[in-house]
Amino acid sequence: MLAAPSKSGTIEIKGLQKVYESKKSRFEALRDIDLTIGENEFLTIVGPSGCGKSTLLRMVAGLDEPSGGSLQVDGEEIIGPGADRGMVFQGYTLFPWLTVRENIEYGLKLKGVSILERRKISNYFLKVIRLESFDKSYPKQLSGGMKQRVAIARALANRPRVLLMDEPFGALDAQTKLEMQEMLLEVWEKEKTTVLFITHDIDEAIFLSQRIVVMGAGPGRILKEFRVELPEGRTPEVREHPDFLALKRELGQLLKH
Ligand SMILES: Nc1ncnc2c1ncn2[C@@H]1O[C@H](COP(=O)(O)OP(=O)(O)OP(=O)(O)O)[C@@H](O)[C@H]1O
Repeated sequence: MLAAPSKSGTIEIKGLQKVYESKKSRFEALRDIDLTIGENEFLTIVGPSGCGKSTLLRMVAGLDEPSGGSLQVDGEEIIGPGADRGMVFQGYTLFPWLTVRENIEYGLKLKGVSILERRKISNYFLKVIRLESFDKSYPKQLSGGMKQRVAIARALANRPRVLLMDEPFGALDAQTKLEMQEMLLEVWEKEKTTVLFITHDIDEAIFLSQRIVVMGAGPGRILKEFRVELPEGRTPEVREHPDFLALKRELGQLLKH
């Protein structure tokens, strides 16, 4: 198997600024963002539409450049996309001309991993996402939830130090979404990669995370953060836990204002 990453996945964001400028306009999307996401931590960002969540994630992914401040993974400045950071976004970004297995193995093939090794890794992840019998299927033959499971497996197969997820379950129906959340927690507990997750869904944020950061708009900034003290190995019943409900109320109030 491809070894687990040797370095931890610590993300350090310091004094981050983002200004979108054109000849006619100037828009300050993010101001003074300071945030450290620890090794193996599951951190979720919530906040109103337009507060800069995706902008922040895109910069960590190396898809967009900051206007100021610094962004590092394990002490190395982010200067572009890299195999150390896996990404799963809302739109299904699978390659339609590749089978499920080929999608999962795509990054490994690029890295020159042998076919034998690739098979071992894709077998493992097909099992993790419970799609063993769909290995030869094409994306168009899969449901939305199945596609997102493949996208997660494809990102994890490269053994990234960090997994970046921007509303990965936003387009799914309520039941599938719950199943996906449980699967993601299971995978995260097994793989122990650092996860930076974005959602609009407060329930989802509390169920999944160890820490939740609330952002506000105008300009995008961090308002408050919460540690989620619920035990690990969470099951759906945790949603009835008094601490879950109390945090849900508090976050709901904060986001309303
Ligand atoms: N390329 C761009 N040029 C100019 N403005 C942009 C650009 N990309 C984003 N913005 C603006 O920056 C702000 C933050 O956008 P962003 O997509 O990061 O917000 P968000 O919090 O992820 O929103 P949502 O929850 O709706 O996805 C928005 O006001 C948006 O209009």
